[in-house]
Amino acid sequence: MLKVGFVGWRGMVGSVLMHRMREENDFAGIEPVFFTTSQVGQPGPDIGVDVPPLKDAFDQQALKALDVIVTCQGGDYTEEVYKPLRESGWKGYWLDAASTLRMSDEATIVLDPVNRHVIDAQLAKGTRTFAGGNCTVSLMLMGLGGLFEADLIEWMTSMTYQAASGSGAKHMRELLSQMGSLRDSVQHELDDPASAILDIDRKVSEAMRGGDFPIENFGAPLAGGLLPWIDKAMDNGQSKEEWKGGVETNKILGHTANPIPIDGLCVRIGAMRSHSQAFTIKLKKDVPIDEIEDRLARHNDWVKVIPNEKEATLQGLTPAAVTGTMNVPVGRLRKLAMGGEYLTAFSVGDQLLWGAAEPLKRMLGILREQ
Ligand SMILES: NC(=O)C1=CN([C@@H]2O[C@H](COP(=O)(O)OP(=O)(O)OC[C@H]3O[C@@H](n4cnc5c(N)ncnc54)[C@H](OP(=O)(O)O)[C@@H]3O)[C@@H](O)[C@H]2O)C=CC1
Ligand SMILES: N[C@@H](CC(=O)OP(=O)(O)O)C(=O)O
Repeated sequence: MLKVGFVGWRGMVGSVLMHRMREENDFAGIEPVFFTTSQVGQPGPDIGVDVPPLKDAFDQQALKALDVIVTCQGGDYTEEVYKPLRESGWKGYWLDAASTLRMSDEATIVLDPVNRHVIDAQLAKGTRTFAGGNCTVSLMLMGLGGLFEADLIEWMTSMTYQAASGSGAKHMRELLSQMGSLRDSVQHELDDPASAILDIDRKVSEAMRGGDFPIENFGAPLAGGLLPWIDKAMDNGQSKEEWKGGVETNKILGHTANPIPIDGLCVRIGAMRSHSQAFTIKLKKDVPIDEIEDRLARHNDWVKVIPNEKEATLQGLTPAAVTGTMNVPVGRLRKLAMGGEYLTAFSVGDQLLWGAAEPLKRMLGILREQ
């Protein structure tokens, strides 16, 4: 029975992972051990069976006793613990939600509905380090997998509409505080149907720009607006989130020799935990829309093709419809005015499920089957 250590299980991504594992009875058949960086000795999570008290996540001896380590603790933890553990001779499997190791040669990025062949080949070669992909990238590939599988994409742009959760729990709270603060600033006027909308708008703008507006985490107002920059700056003008779109996608697909050009702009919007993306896709040939829809729909069990109609789009292709579900709807599918090889599409997905926890959960399942 695999002895599996969980680090970061009580964080946002880790909690979603725990929930999904309980839901699908994934703790059966493994011996789980729970770790912490701050609560050593306290009780572990409720997984339906007794678990020993929490162990120290920095205790190399305790970590070395494990067959698998699953960490959702974040990049700083990986930086501190992974290298010394490997250098000590530990040969277990390391599964990581953080981006730290993704692009290193020793790591494979996991998204098995899309790259099971890559995962299997790497396992056969003895790879023991696996990382979940960037949420935007994983959700894009779950939505458009059928086009990549058929090698139909010459190049692509992704313009994103990313939820607050991608920045972490404090940011989700701050988004709601900002929303509440805006509403409070015009409560009196909203209660009066005769009040002038331009007065309401002026007061809202004043509140957003005021010194009391809660922007400690985002650094700028998000509620009622958007933030067109996510993560650090790269040297070439891309944000790091935009850079990941190209490099991670090609690594996941195993396209090292002839990478598909993928680039775009990443934008934070006031959604809670579902990321949306609008794509412009240059196809290698003029493929009819019904064939495209068919390929997309057949690629995996979670992608849902939404007809390019207003009612269906508003019902099925929004963060409100998708959050908390495993579905990755893709819609607004049509050819652009530039010609038959130019396709547009829009997708939405829960960034804590397929975007973070689910690929790791499934990779643990693959290891359990070995
Ligand atoms: N957020 C996202 O969308 C994504 C995140 N990731 C990766 O996952 C990592 C973890 O992200 P995320 O889950 O958002 O991080 P969190 O901040 O929610 O959790 C990280 C750790 O903080 C500690 N912690 C301190 N106080 C609390 C508290 N009140 N409640 C829960 N945990 C607390 C816990 O460690 P301890 O028990 O040791 O104290 C926990 O494991 C990220 O750094 C990133 O690398 C990957 C994909 C998407
Ligand atoms: N950067 C993503 C979330 C995330 O954690 O990404 P990564 O796992 O690549 O660091 C976002 O802000 O929406």
